[in-house]
Amino acid sequence: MSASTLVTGIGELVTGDGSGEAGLGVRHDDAALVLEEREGVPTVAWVGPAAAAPPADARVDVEGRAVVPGFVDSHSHLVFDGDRSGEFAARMTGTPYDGGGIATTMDATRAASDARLRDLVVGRVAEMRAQGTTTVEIKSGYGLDVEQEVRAVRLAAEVTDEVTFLGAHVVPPSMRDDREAYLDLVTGEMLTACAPYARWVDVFCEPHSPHAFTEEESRRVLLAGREAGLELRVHGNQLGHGPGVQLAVELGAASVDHCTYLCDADVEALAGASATTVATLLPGVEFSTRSPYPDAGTLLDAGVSIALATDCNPGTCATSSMPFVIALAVREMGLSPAQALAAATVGGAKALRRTDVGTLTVGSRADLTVIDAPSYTHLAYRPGVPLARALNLSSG
Ligand SMILES: N=CN[C@@H](CCC(=O)O)C(=O)O
Ligand SMILES: [Zn+2]
Repeated sequence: MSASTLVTGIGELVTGDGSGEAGLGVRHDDAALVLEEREGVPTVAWVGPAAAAPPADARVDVEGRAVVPGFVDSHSHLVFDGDRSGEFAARMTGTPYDGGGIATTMDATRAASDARLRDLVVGRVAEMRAQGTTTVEIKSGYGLDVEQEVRAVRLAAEVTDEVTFLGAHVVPPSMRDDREAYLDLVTGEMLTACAPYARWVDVFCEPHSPHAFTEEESRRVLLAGREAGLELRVHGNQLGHGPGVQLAVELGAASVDHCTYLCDADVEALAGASATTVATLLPGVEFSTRSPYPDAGTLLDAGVSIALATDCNPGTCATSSMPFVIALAVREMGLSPAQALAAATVGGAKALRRTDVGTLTVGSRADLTVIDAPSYTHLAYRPGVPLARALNLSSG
């Protein structure tokens, strides 16, 4: 990036400054941005009408397109090899999802060389960026032994700062007769080996899957992770009503993800914890598993903090597309286009406890996503059309 870059020709600028509908801070005043490198980080240095812009070393003209904060995809499982499209096809004709297919991906992932797995992860991050995602959280969870889980968090750490240790994804088949021994490993040797590469610990808390973890087991995993210096995230309430949401709130997790099945007490708990715990909704999963969509509009009305993410993984949702997720949230979950975009940007940032991404205000990272349309509304209005891309500042 040049020392400073002026971005002009913005038909609609979404700053996420907290004003207006859903706090999106939308500007239609021929707004411009000046971006500059601060301590090695491309940063928004100025926002205002183009006519008042300070001089800059370079200029990028986006020719009337909309510019929004880069999408923050706060939930993904990108470190995997293998294909489970057959499982998807079976689901479409009635076979329910129960987490059992995770072992299939574990086998394929363990068999992949480091070089192949790295190529797959790098390729998936590039695929996301090409669709407007500029921050991505990546979980382990398809290694399920010490060596393989360390490899997963190490490869994830090569491409993102938001790495999550998910050794407690499921109990691997070889240890199903001794869950206790697997829990000892996940909360002991595996955690110690993975923690240096990770910021977060996560657990698949799901009494409706025989492969996942109970409330008590999940609490143990999360508390051990916290003890090792990690912050908490939870997979909860995906396959039916359960304890995941309440556990996440009790322990002050940054996010509880899925929230497909919520009772009134869950909504109340999430609303009371809205400053701490985000409900991260993953509508691509409901799409790919034929599950009911949660009512995100009701959550917002109750005062719950929400985020939208892809959950990109080979089992329950193989899309890497935040625009697709936004379109689903608008069509199926009761969000307005503005609410959905806010959940995919500043909501995702909150779920990752980040204040430097998800907005385009002075001091934010210069993560710009350009929409090849006059307004962000086109993300939902023209689903499936490749309109969004992260702006590459080196080439404009
Ligand atoms: N539910 C747990 N984990 C993933 C699915 C993993 C898989 O089926 O491969 C999820 O978030 O949906
Ligand atoms: Zn997940």
